[in-house]
Amino acid sequence: MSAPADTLQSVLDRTFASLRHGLETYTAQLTPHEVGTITRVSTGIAMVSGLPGVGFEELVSFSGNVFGIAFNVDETEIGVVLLGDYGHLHAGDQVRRTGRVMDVAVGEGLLGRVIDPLGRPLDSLGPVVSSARLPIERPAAPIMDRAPVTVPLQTGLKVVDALIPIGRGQRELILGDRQTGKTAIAVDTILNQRGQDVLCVYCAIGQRAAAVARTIAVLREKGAMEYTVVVVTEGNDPPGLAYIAPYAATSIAEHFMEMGRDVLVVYDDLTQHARAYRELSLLLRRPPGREAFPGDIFYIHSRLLERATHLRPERGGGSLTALPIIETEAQNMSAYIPTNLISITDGQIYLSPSLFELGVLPAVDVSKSVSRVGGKAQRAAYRAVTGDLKLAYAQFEELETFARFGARLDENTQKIIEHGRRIRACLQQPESAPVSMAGQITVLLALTAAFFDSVPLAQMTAAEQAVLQAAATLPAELKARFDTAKKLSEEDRATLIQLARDALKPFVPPPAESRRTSAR
Ligand SMILES: Nc1ncnc2c1ncn2[C@@H]1O[C@H](COP(=O)(O)OP(=O)(O)OP(=O)(O)O)[C@@H](O)[C@H]1O
Repeated sequence: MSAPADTLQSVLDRTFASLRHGLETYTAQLTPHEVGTITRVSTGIAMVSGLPGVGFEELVSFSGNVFGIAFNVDETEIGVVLLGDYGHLHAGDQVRRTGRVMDVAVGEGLLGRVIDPLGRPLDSLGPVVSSARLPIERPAAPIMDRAPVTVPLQTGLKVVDALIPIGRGQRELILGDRQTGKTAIAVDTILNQRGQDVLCVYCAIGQRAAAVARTIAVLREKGAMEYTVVVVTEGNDPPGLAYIAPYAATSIAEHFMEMGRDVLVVYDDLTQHARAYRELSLLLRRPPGREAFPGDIFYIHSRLLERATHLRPERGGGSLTALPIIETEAQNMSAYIPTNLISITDGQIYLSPSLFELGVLPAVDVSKSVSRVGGKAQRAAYRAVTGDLKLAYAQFEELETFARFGARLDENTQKIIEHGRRIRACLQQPESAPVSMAGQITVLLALTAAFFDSVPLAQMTAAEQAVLQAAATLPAELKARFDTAKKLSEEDRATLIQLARDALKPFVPPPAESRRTSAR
């Protein structure tokens, strides 16, 4: 009968002993959480007190899984930029420090996805699979890790590749008034990266949802989403999201670059980014400067675009090419933000509204566009065939104005104008129709050799198409030589000339003499 009592006693003893041991060995481990309080919430920002240890740009968390970045760090109060839907936040709510800075998911899993700057999916493809996270703000590669720009980034647009070439690792600004085809140039460049081993990041900042949806649809339809990540903030998102978007996009691109890949980032557009930053700065009561932009507006764009580079082979040899877009007002290139960006970048592609109205598309104003480093990366074959194309085009543009007044022109001037009209016709290109390098070189050679000059203007599109179709039949080894050879050989030039002549034969009217003979 005593056996069960013994057992019960021994169980109790063992339990007490273990509890006693637990109490004796327990050391309290406190994890301090710094908790502050919201004092005020306004459009896109919150003022917070009671977080004395918070660091600059530290991420703080609010209720409802909303995060913010500590922007103004004063002794008594901090100004926080809100990064989500903040409608439920009120004065008196709690705020916690996170001890980390804003970061974003990066990796191959992002390719083909549409995300917001926080890495949340905006498509219906489920959660984003990421291999790592990187801070959105990172120091740019040091000078010693950088290599010169030597490889071209083909845009597939004849006017750009021939006259304003872009190199991998370059920063080329696209600027122009609204609705002049800025996005079209950037999107066409992305489309042309198919099969070129270049990954792309398209960052839409503060744009209309319909415009972004249209761009994504084009990328999908043309199969470009396979190698593209789309980072989106829409016009009605909090300004904080628009502010961090280009930095997040750059970190996503940098991850690929550090893996040795070539990456292209499009920022569409930085005018909206500057406006979002101005809005935040004014709300945070920072002193306004020119055009009410804060004093550090130049710095926010230069530290973003400094991250574009071509790394040395020892650093993986990857590159990050940046195509920032800026909207001008009434063609004013010398406004504050456009001049800032022009001075930060390595050149600009200027789109003219008057050319757009004339139907010259893409509406690139060659005389106001420049590429400061791309020329060194341009393939030798281009240089061999473009010759004085830019000069001839500039001369034509000048003379064309006189021709409009009905002035009587001498034969030579007329010749320059007729040649110029054909240059303009050849440099035109519809949207989403990139032209291969072989096609471009053949057309440009025919153009500079004046083969098109005898083609009637009305037939230029058809004639150019005929040359492009003929160029598509060129042997693969010859096409490969355009990419690798140090110079266009005489034989290759002769092959191209023959090809262009044959293709243009049906479009060239017979000489007057033979016309008379056949009439008789
Ligand atoms: N090469 C082209 N051929 C035909 N149409 C074009 C071409 N480039 C642009 N467009 C058309 O011009 C219009 C404006 O183009 P786009 O949206 O690219 O301009 P944007 O300057 O980026 O506009 P926004 O100022 O609204 O950002 C669009 O309807 C587009 O389809």
